[in-house]
Amino acid sequence: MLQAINLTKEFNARPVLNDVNLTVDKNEVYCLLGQNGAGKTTTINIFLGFLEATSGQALVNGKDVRTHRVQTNRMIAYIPEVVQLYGNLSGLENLDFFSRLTGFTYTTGELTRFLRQAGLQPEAHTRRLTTYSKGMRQKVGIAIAMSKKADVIFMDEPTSGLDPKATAEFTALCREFVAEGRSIFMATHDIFNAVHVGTRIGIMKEGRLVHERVTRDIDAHQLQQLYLETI
Ligand SMILES: Nc1ncnc2c1ncn2[C@@H]1O[C@H](COP(=O)(O)OP(=O)(O)OP(=O)(O)O)[C@@H](O)[C@H]1O
Repeated sequence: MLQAINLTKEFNARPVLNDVNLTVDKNEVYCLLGQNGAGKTTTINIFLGFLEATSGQALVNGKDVRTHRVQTNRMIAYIPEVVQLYGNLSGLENLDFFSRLTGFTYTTGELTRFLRQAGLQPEAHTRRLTTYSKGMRQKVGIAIAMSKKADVIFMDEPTSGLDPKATAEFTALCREFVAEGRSIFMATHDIFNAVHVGTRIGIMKEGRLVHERVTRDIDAHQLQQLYLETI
């Protein structure tokens, strides 16, 4: 579903991504770990089309994001660390607005179903976003991704600032999302949640992907050891 082939990015001749190769298949949650500045967000930004690679390719369903931007943007959704929505609108109104923006028009019943699937309690659907927690905003973000029929969701630091209950709900939701044949690609510092929610983990250091592990082959303690030895 996603492929990075020799992905390289330089800023002012300084390499920040160096020959990154990775693949994310259907039904996978790929978690990218690494210290601040390792290159995680840059990788995501290239897939999203916010940045152009200096060389190499980023492919979504086999299509190069550089040459097929419109098509690849239709297949992906992005949930930033702080989900930016309209504070004066309700969850339902935000979902309606953003789904229309991506070319979909749904009935209120259909919009409500997306919000329910994303785990947002019905009593919150018509409340203003200003009253929502970070976890609730993320659920609206996931509902928007579902309404857009995205194959892949990119996430940056999705569990930072979430309490344990919200993290557990988020993890369950990610699993449901990929169980339907989709994928998630996330940058995170949360080693324990990465092992829990991820199917595969990549560790980046100074712009290089230095380790990759399938989570069924590693527990949180082993991953933490590997991470600490790496950075
Ligand atoms: N627009 C830019 N111009 C110049 N340098 C940049 C730009 N964006 C990112 N960088 C640099 O690229 C490197 C990688 O940054 P990136 O944000 O991808 O790291 P990260 O792994 O996501 O870190 P964090 O965990 O802090 O989010 C950093 O050294 C950063 O300063």
